[in-house]
Amino acid sequence: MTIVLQAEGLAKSYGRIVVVDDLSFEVARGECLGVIGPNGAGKTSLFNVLDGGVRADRGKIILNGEDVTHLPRHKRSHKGIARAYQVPQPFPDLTVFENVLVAASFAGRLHGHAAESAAWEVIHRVGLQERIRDLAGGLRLLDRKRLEVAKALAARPQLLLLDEVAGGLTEAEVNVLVDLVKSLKPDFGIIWIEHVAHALAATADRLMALHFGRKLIEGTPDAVLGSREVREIYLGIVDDAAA
Ligand SMILES: Nc1ncnc2c1ncn2[C@@H]1O[C@H](COP(=O)(O)OP(=O)(O)OP(=O)(O)O)[C@@H](O)[C@H]1O
Repeated sequence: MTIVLQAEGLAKSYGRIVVVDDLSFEVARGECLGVIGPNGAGKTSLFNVLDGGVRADRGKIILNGEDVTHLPRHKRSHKGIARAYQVPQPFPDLTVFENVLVAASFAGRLHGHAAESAAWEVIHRVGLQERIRDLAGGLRLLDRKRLEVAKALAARPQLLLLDEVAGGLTEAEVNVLVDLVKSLKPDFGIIWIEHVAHALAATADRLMALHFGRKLIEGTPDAVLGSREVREIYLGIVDDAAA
């Protein structure tokens, strides 16, 4: 098992608000770690710290054995961290192909024919081949989510950060996305933040539940989703002082 990411004691605060609190975890290639937690638990902040959008106050981020903690976001991208954002923001007046080509050229640092064939390959991989000449601005939500994943893949990552890519989709569409993420698993380490718990249960090898930036519990999806702490927090009846 190749460890892609090791996070050790990560912490981030804004003034007195602790948003990431002493988080340690690992992700291996071929593995999907699901991250759950109520609104404001620090999930997006964790991704910001991992991808370099925000500097951690403390802790280490080791990518493929290399310490990337002090690298800026674009260098972490070149080292292999890519993120699919919660709200896809493609260039609406460019086609699907052109959008992915931009990602392959800039984030993936490919040129000419290599960039074009990489774009073509990831567009097929996410199932967008029939939309390849369509303008991104006219895509339905599922296809915008697929495009967001394709852009992340075009960066040629080792670690794929998926931020609520199932949000807003119908059940049938969520299933399409679950199949897509499962098909990607063998080639990457994946961290998937998601509120759609059954999508994670179907896909993730482990879940990590966050609460006030802290790791509440980590384990198999069944163990985490069935745990008293997680059910209490999702039902909103937890005593904050005890959490
Ligand atoms: N730049 C910032 N300055 C101050 N506080 C911030 C900043 N960014 C995030 N926060 C605070 O950090 C906490 C965690 O927010 P974050 O967006 O990481 O949570 P989340 O788990 O992703 O929530 P959601 O599920 O709603 O997306 C919140 O209390 C938020 O208000």
